This record gives sequence, structure tokens and C-alpha cells, in this order.
Amino acid sequence: MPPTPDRAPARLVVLVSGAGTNLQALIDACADPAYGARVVAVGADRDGIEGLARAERAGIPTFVRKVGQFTSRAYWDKALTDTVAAFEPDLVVLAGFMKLCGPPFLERFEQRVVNTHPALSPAFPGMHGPAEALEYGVKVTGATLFVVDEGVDTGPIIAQTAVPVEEDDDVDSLHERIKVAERQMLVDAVGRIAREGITVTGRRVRFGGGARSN
Ligand SMILES: Nc1nc2c(c(=O)[nH]1)N[C@@H](CN(C=O)c1ccc(C(=O)N[C@@H](CCC(=O)O)C(=O)O)cc1)CN2
Ligand SMILES: NCC(=O)N[C@@H]1O[C@H](COP(=O)([O-])[O-])[C@@H](O)[C@H]1O
Repeated sequence: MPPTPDRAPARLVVLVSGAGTNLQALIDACADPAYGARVVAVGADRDGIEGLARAERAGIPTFVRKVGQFTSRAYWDKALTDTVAAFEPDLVVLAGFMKLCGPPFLERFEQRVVNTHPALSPAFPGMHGPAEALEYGVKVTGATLFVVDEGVDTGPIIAQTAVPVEEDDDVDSLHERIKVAERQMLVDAVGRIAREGITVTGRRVRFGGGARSN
């Protein structure tokens, strides 16, 4: 895809809480100017994680905002909002970020916050999607990228990818299979948002419309 000649790369702020393999996939994709985005900062709710180390190795600024450092959750949310805003993101990508973002955060970034979840929404919301899918006995699961709203994994769906559940799967093997497909879904969808924008109409999301979100 030819680079978008008249548009600066979309500024991505990525929030993580763990290994950061989705973040790494975005960092790697951004190396191609035609992708149309660059990761300008990586933030986390905890330190000592590989996701932050990946950003540091790539020379990307990082920050940590722990809930316990603040006298209330609301103060944490405001600090996170102000810190992310300082990087002037076009898009905020929650990639394994294990904290719910409060209304002030979502209002500040007005439908420009997306989250990848390791289940086929609306099934299995929350922190344990693969485990709950395995327990339920589904034969197909996957990952979902959605526009973040005030609910828990209830936002309008941008993209999904499906994988089979194998008979000998445990949670780790299933989650790893999901993550292979999830990383490709995330890279493809974030690149299209960066280059084409998205239009959200009620619960329906389509690529295009120019703005990186509406
Ligand atoms: N406003 C929203 N924020 C976030 C969402 C969302 O849907 N709406 N998704 C999460 C990512 N996620 C699932 O994809 C998810 C992460 C964490 C939780 C959760 O219950 N967190 C608790 C406990 C945190 C902890 O134990 O460390 C919390 O935040 O208090 C649910 C879903 C990203 N943000
Ligand atoms: N509900 C949130 C949630 O479970 N998020 C999941 O955490 C993993 C992070 O992997 P990574 O750190 O290797 O990118 C990803 O599979 C992501 O969908």
C-alpha cells in the first residue's frame, strides 16, 4: 500500500500490563512508512514488565501509573489521562492493559481508545477470556478489537478473528493460539484506522471517513 503522502503518521499511545507481544507487533509494523503510524509512547499500570522493556529497546518513551500511588481511583484515572494526553495521541491502543479506564479518560480521547480482547465479544468479557472459553467448552473462540466505552468489553466492534479450540488445549495453549491471530488482527485494523479512519454509528463500525475516529 503506497504511503499516504499528505498525512503525518498517526500517533499511537499503547498501554500494556504484561508481555507486550501485541505492542511488539505494532512497533514492528510501524517500521514501514507505508503503515502510517508510529508508537509515540508506551504506558503501564505496573513496572518490571516485558512490555515496557520492549518499548525501551525500541527507544520509545515509557511511563508507569500505578493505582496504589494515588489516594483514589479517580485521581489515578486523571493522572493517566493527563499523561497520555501529553503525547497528543491520534489513537490510544489498550493491548493487554488490565485496568478499566474511567469516564474522564474516555471523554478526553472521545472514541479514539481501542482495546483488544482475547475472546469473541460479547462472549467472555473481563480478565479471563481464554479460561472461561475453555471452561464453557466452546469449539471456536478468538479475539476482538473494539472501541472502548464505559462498560467492560461492551464497546462497538471494529474487528474479530476466530481460532479453533483443540481437545488437548489448556489455557496457555489456547491463549497462545489466540494471540497469534490477535496480533495480526490488531496490526491490520490499527493500520487501517491510521490510514483510513473509522466511523462509529451506534454499535456499527466501518473503516473510512477520514477522521481517525468520530
Ligand atoms: N472502560 C474500559 N476500560 C477498559 C476496557 C473496557 O472494556 N472498558 N477493557 C480493558 C481490557 N480488559 C479486557 O479486554 C479488561 C481488563 C481489566 C478488567 C478488570 O476487571 N480490571 C479490574 C481489576 C484490575 C486488576 O486486578 O489489576 C480493574 O480495573 O479494577 C476488565 C477487562 C482495558 N480497559
Ligand atoms: N481483558 C484484557 C486481556 O485479557 N487482554 C489480553 O492480554 C493479552 C496481552 O498479551 P501481550 O501482553 O503479549 O500483548 C492479549 O491476549 C490481550 O487480548
